[in-house]
Amino acid sequence: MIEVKNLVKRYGNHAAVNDLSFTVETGKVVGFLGPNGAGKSTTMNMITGYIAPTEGEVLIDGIDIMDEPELAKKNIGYLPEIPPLYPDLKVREYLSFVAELKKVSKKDRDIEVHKIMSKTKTLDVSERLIKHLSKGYKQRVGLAGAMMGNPDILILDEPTVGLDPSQIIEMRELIRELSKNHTVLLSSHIMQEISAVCDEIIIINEGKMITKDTPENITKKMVDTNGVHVVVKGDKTKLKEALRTISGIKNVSYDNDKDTEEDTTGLTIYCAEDEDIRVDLFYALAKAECPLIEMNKLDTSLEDAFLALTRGGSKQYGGRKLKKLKSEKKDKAETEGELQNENENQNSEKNADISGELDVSETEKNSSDMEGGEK
Ligand SMILES: Nc1ncnc2c1ncn2[C@@H]1O[C@H](COP(=O)(O)OP(=O)(O)OP(=O)(O)O)[C@@H](O)[C@H]1O
Repeated sequence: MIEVKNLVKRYGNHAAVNDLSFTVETGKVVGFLGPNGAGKSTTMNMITGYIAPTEGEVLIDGIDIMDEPELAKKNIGYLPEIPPLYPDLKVREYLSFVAELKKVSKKDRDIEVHKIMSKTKTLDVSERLIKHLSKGYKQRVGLAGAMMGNPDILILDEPTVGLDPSQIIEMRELIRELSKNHTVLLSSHIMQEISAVCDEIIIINEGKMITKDTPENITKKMVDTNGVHVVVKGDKTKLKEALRTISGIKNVSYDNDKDTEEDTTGLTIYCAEDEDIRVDLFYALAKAECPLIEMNKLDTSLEDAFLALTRGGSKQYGGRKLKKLKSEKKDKAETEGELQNENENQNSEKNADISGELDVSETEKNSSDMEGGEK
């Protein structure tokens, strides 16, 4: 178990980490998320005893890392953002050297090195010089070094940074495998990675804790996501009458007519939490002779939640700010080649827009009214 208590790290007047407290329970995989400069690496460096905190303490399985560093560090394997590899050593030589540093007995060393190379799938490059390895293999060798000595806790700082998509998948699988018998604290800026492998997520910004929760709860907390976006053909008056027959609807927001085909209406229907109106909606629209052309459940990604939580948005600030952040995010994602499902983003954007701006008591409003303040 890792216990971080009121941790502070100041560089001059700047607090890189500012009164941070959290616990990582034994056996859990916890994601450590934050924008650039949030203080992730600084925190990890303090947890692993690489740098001393200005204030506060870190306990590793109850042992203070500053008071008893050697004992506490025995339980930790650390993969820093740039693994400290020796480029002129062969993989096997390097791992034997790490084993020696970590006091693996001479008689067990070869077996241990072989075991870890097998786990990290580095056996096929064991006789190659580290400097000739691909980035993906270098990360695996770094991870193999962190695993040496069989520590219970693994601290991994951006383990997938710079890897190509197939290497990312392989690294993610490896982390998932390791999570079966290790406590893992993993920093990353890739939302999918965090939600794919972590039990819990800690979000920090400007050195301070923003939240700690499961990926699902973080997403849920942020915006009222429950509802559907539909495109319906036929008479709008009949459509409105049909909607009145369905219980559980909180809000309806109509798309701009110019965005929909002639004779069709696009609308987003927001519902109470845990309410699923899709079946009722289907029958009500059929009865009203308004054929359903499209129906999509609203969704909000963890990435939306992260942006809103760390930089302001969602309910707290209203949708406009989040909308601006989303366009920034889109630019960034395009640059990084990480742009995912555009439809999902559009849906969650509509959802986020509405969550901050609509009066819940209002049952119907044209979307152009909702965004009136922006124009
Ligand atoms: N040795 C140092 N001297 C002065 N400032 C530092 C030092 N190390 C880190 N900082 C500052 O502390 C803040 C937190 O940095 P840190 O590297 O921990 O952030 P991070 O969340 O890991 O960012 P990234 O995702 O970009 O790696 C930044 O403002 C950084 O400039």
